[in-house]
Amino acid sequence: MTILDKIVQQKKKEVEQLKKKPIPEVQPATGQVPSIARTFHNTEHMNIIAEIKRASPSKGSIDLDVDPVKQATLYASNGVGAISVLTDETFFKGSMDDLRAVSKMVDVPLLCKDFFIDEIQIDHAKAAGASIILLIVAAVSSSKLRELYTYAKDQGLDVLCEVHDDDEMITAMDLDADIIGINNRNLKTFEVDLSTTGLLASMVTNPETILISESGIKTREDVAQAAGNGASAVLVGETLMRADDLPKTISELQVPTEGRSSV
Ligand SMILES: O=C(O)c1ccccc1NCC(=O)[C@H](O)[C@H](O)COP(=O)(O)O
Repeated sequence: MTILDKIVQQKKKEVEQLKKKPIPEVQPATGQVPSIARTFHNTEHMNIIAEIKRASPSKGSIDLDVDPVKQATLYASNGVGAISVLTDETFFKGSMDDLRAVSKMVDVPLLCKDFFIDEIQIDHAKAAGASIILLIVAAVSSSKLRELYTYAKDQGLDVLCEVHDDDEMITAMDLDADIIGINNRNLKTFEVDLSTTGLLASMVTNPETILISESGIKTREDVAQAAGNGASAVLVGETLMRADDLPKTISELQVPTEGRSSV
């Protein structure tokens, strides 16, 4: 059984529990939260989606005691385009409370980074202040993917549709997903290969598609490579969570987009 299989198995149990509880009221937004579908095109530098990641299956503990609000405030004040909050408790040690707390304090788009297999999770993510949810193509059937995608869009949420191979990219394009995340990490083996972004980005035919290169981004050169491959943003977790000088690290990763090849 792969780690993704184990995570999905756990999510099925969580969904059963969620269905027994009332959905919390939707958080009032702190301000006007822009949609990344609109703001990630035509920016002067590569957008960074900065992640709050306490731990992970591949790396174990990263920063279990992070103050998510302090971290998010630092991310926002240093110009990241969006913040990803890992809300999974069992494998990543995050929580919906982390997302809820962050959403009260920052007004950048917030990605609820979890493993969505059911509409009820989308209701909870929205209630906790998410403006974007993640749909991992490998985690659900293509018919469920379409249902969840449509449901999230109907709720006024952006959807980051995540792929890791050719078949998943074809599924995302069939869905007409406007934001596609290419995960450089193989969720079955944990192997990270930054060339995955280039290989899959070359399949994309719609120039309006927002491409996000995810995982394993450590240096300015890594971001430049993603930009050269047509990505308009990078999703960065561990590198930012472990940064000694966060403003400096963010600034280094904000590569100018001039000359970015279009898809
Ligand atoms: O990070 C993991 O070990 C992992 C394992 C299984 C499923 C998902 C996993 N990570 C989620 C992510 O997509 C990353 O947190 C995100 O792309 C940031 O990656 P990084 O910059 O390498 O921390």
